Amino acid sequence: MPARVARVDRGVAEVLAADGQHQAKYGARIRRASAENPVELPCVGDWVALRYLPEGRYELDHVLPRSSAFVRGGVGRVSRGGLSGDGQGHVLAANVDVVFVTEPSMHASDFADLGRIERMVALAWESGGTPVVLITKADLFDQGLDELLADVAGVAPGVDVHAVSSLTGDGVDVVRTYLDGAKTAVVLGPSGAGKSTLVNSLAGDGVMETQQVRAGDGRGRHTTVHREMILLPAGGLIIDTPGIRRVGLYDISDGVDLVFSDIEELAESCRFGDCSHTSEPACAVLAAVDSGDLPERRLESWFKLQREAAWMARRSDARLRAEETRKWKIIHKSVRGRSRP
Ligand SMILES: Nc1nc2c(ncn2[C@@H]2O[C@H](COP(=O)(O)OP(=O)(O)OP(=O)(O)O)[C@@H](O)[C@H]2O)c(=O)[nH]1
Ligand SMILES: [Zn+2]
Repeated sequence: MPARVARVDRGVAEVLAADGQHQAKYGARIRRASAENPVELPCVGDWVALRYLPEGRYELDHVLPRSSAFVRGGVGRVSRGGLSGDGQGHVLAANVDVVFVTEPSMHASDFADLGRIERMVALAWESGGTPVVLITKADLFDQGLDELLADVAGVAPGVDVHAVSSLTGDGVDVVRTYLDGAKTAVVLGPSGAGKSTLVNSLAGDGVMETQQVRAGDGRGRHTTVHREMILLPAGGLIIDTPGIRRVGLYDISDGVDLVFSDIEELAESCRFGDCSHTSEPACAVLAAVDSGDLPERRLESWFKLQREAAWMARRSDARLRAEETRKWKIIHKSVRGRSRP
């Protein structure tokens, strides 16, 4: 029976299936695979095959292939459309179609906040989902909102940008259309951006939470769990986990290239193929900064996120090497053990 993972907690998953919610333990196949690579552990948003055991319990037989994944700190790179299984990353959420990147309107013109939007959009692309930028609390910003949206659009080429107010309801319907066709979304954004308020207004009165899960002890007791997966009455689903909300320590190198596609394009016209865009002659990127076509802030932001992506990649490589060394040690040991009489 197919089911969707709503929450995981040390070897037990809460799943939503056609016939309701169940708790399920990990089967042997998942335990074996995940011991070798934590990426194989079930996570929120996973589609799984659920097996009913004769004694009245459920077991997760296997995890179905993921269409996208938020992976923290791993080398298992997600390329749009799939997850390579060679990494040691930790998957925070899977099969997310839409990534709402939120930033409150009264901050969104701030340099630091534009930088955060760039980072969140990079992370969204890296996960394999589609970013949509939402400028929240639009009711607090009536003068020049269009200019503000244009500025934000400038830091997220190819990404839809909308203003929304959960207070007045303006823009909420537009946001809801991104979930048409029972899509799955996550909401990223700084604390106080209005994420919870937005999710509540998307859900309307009919919010269905995984708050109340019938415990597997048969006594009908309800356990309270964190609200991590919200089913919207009109279809569509929002994953909301603390781990996803905190944006940091992700490998975002592919995502960074996409967010700064405008600069990458300029760079193709630099005289030198390996131009660092810092002091070289005939640098098209610096020329664009001089002419005002490219905000200097954006170039600095690009350098910063590139450094960060490079640091993450080095860190991942080091971890991969350590893992390889460990594997070889085990192999050597077992070989030596076997050759002994
Ligand atoms: N004026 C206005 N205030 C809003 C709007 N949306 C949310 N707020 C207020 O902003 C504050 C923070 O909203 P939350 O929804 O809790 O923010 P959050 O992003 O979930 O915050 P964390 O849970 O800390 O990550 C609350 O006091 C809300 O009432 C809005 O559209 N307009
Ligand atoms: Zn250059």
